[in-house]
Amino acid sequence: MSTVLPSAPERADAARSALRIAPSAPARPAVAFARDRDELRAALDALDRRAGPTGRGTRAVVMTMGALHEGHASLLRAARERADQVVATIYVNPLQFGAGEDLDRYPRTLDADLSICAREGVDVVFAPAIIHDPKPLVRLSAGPLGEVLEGASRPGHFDGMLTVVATLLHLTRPDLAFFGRKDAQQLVCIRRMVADLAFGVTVVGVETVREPDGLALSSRNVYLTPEQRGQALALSRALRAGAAAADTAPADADLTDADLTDATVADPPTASGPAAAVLAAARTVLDQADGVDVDYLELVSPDDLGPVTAGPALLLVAARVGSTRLIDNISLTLPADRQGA
Ligand SMILES: Nc1ncnc2c1ncn2[C@@H]1O[C@H](COP(=O)(O)OP(=O)(O)OP(=O)(O)O)[C@@H](O)[C@H]1O
Ligand SMILES: CC(C)(CO)[C@@H](O)C(=O)[O-]
Ligand code: BAL
Repeated sequence: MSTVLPSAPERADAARSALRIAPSAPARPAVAFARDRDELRAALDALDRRAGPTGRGTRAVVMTMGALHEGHASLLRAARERADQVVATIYVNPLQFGAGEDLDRYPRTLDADLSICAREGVDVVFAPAIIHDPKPLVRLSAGPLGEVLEGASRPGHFDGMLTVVATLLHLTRPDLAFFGRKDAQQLVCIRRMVADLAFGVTVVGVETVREPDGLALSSRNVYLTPEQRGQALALSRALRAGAAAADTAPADADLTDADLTDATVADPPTASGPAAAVLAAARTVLDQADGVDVDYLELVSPDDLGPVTAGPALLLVAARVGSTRLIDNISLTLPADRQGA
């Protein structure tokens, strides 16, 4: 992506309008809008000054790529409930997009985003044109967590994501950071980065917000035609079928990969017992769906994305519907198997 750096006069202009005001609900202080690091620092300092001698209390950050929807709004509300200061970031991070992905056509709706931030009581919106310029030489690595599932299909995605999340944590200096469970692997990577590298911030996961018919809200849903939107429902249907199978599978279910036909398991996981029953139930729904090209359907441990046979598990799916790549997941509990694993 080519970026034109603002000239000195443009920078001065930007500094003068550092705290441009976006519309806000009456009795609430206006949202401060920061377009670069200097403006952000000024806005955060102003926020701290407003808090007075008692100190700023807790600060929360909600990071987004914009095109805000009710999923983002629920993150903002969760942050507003838990923190005295709420900072939202809006940035379509080029580092996490691979060649041929949708960086250029990613939806950008800044005015509407600002209205949602104002409605949800956000204090500061940080929406820079570019964060790393030039591109950073040093990047974070998600390690093995970044090589499976989404990472296998989007090489480098989680390294680019962590690099910008780390940068935004440093720039916004929050006590709490809120992320959606819809991006489950992202949440696992961020939790591990924060723990492994001692970031000193509390990461909070927020439940996936869905349309009444089950479709997980996603900025990329706008790419779907009405027909594709209907087809996309197969993802959440498959996850629900998998979760139902977990609830009903006996702990000693003896269904193994051998019971699943080649047609139903293209890339068989080494699952057996309840795990295989869950995968088979979800896969059956996907196999019957029109227009859904499955990338992966996997059942993993929510802690490290490794294999799981009993206890808490994440069932994740990624699929292409038309040219749109969608992801979704559901948490479930596998009954303990005969060995009590
Ligand atoms: N339906 C949802 N429910 C709860 N949180 C969500 C939902 N969709 C996105 N989020 C969260 O909002 C934050 C910002 O996500 P992002 O801006 O990428 O939106 P998105 O809808 O996931 O976009 P995309 O379609 O690009 O995946 C992330 O923490 C993400 O997990
Ligand atoms: C966390 C994030 C804002 C980093 O760019 C992005 O991956 C997203 O919106 O989920
Ligand atoms: N919410 C995920 C961001 C991405 O797909 O790049």
